[in-house]
Amino acid sequence: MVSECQSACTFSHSQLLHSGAVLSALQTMAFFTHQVIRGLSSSAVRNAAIKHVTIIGGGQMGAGIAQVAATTGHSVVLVDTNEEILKKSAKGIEGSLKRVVKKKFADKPDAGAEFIAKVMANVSISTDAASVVGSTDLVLEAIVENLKIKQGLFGALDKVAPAHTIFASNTSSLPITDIASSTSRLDRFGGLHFFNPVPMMKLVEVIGTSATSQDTFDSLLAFSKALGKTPVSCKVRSSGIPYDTIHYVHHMPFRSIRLHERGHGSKEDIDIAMKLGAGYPMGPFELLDYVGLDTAKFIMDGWVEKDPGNPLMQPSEMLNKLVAEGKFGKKTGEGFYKYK
Ligand SMILES: CCCCCCCCCCCCC[C@H](O)CC(=O)SCCNC(=O)CCNC(=O)[C@H](O)C(C)(C)COP(=O)(O)OP(=O)(O)OC[C@H]1O[C@@H](n2cnc3c(N)ncnc32)[C@H](O)[C@@H]1OP(=O)(O)O
Ligand SMILES: NC(=O)c1ccc[n+]([C@@H]2O[C@H](COP(=O)([O-])OP(=O)(O)OC[C@H]3O[C@@H](n4cnc5c(N)ncnc54)[C@H](O)[C@@H]3O)[C@@H](O)[C@H]2O)c1
Repeated sequence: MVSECQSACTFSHSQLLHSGAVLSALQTMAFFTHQVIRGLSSSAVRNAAIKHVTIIGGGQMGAGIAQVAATTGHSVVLVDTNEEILKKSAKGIEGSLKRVVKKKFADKPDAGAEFIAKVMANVSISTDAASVVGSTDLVLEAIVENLKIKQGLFGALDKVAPAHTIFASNTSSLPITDIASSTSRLDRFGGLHFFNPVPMMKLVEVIGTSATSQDTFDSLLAFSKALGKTPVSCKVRSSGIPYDTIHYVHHMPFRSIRLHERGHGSKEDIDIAMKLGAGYPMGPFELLDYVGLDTAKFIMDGWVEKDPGNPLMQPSEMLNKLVAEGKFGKKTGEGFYKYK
């Protein structure tokens, strides 16, 4: 296991060429050595730039984030529950890189192949998160949208990750404060909300809770920029859900399912109306299939659990039936539409 000092004190050759950087490097080394000797008073540790990232969950989002992080020169460990899933994630990343290469290296196939090999060399895989977080700067979680499972994961990793490691969740709908409550690093916990498909979508919502330190928030903003994304800052609202886009992104499919269930319009017509009338790239049912109906159900179930008496927040029979039949949308070949 790489110790915190080893990981935090790695400097590139070019950085060391500048005497100012040498001084700053030595000061930083001295600072971290001091912290290690003191037994690491965690909240006093300043965050270094995020270079080494552990991404938990190798599904659509985790694989997409891993691709972008590896492309921008970060060292990435992608974690999932079994080797089969991770092989599929790696294949997905390569497939997506091929689409990028087709445009970027249209007339240079060798350079394209070299680019893919270089990016893939930045990604390693693991089925054991606890054993790989020892030298990581950021643990970014993109597993199922379920509060207890996310809390269990972070609670366990909090005991083994170094003090300087920032934890972040890519949750679509769960309050970061609730997820963070399973750890003792509330000051080093935030949200990084990416959009699907990650390689194409420029936005990242950086979410800070009332306990997130400014240093952590700044590191998450800087990391998002280093990925080539455009971050926006989101503050946790007292009502619970912290995101800016969520109110729009969630309500459109939510209302569309309700309209369709009440017989007010076919899914095809609602999709056409939103694309041609409102300029959306995908209609709400296409979007739900793209996001994953299993994830949409997790979101809905979370809402129902939080606010069971709210007549608006009632389960959707249509969504539940599709999920029960294993029709999760594009990823399984069928959802509201068929993709085979
Ligand atoms: C009552 C119960 C209700 C339940 C309610 C629950 C509601 C919950 C639902 C919301 C969930 C929130 C999820 C999350 O938190 C937030 C989100 O992420 S929301 C999703 C946001 N994303 C979008 O809105 C995507 C919109 N779509 C698009 O932008 C485009 O359609 C597309 C995906 C970019 C694809 O473009 P198309 O033109 O359609 O198709 P192409 O295949 O031709 O692609 C165009 C272009 O893009 C390149 N490309 C596409 N994907 C990738 C990839 N993965 N990797 C690399 N490149 C990619 C492709 O190669 C094309 O390039 P070109 O050839 O044009 O140069
Ligand atoms: N799908 C989207 O459009 C979208 C967009 C933004 C955010 N999100 C959020 O990102 C997260 C992941 O969504 P997704 O669409 O990538 O889901 P997904 O189902 O494609 O992938 C989730 C992955 O997590 C793995 N996993 C589950 N529990 C795990 C654990 N304990 N340890 C390690 N791996 C585990 C699963 O095996 C799976 O491969 C969710 O919180 C979701 O709300 C999704």
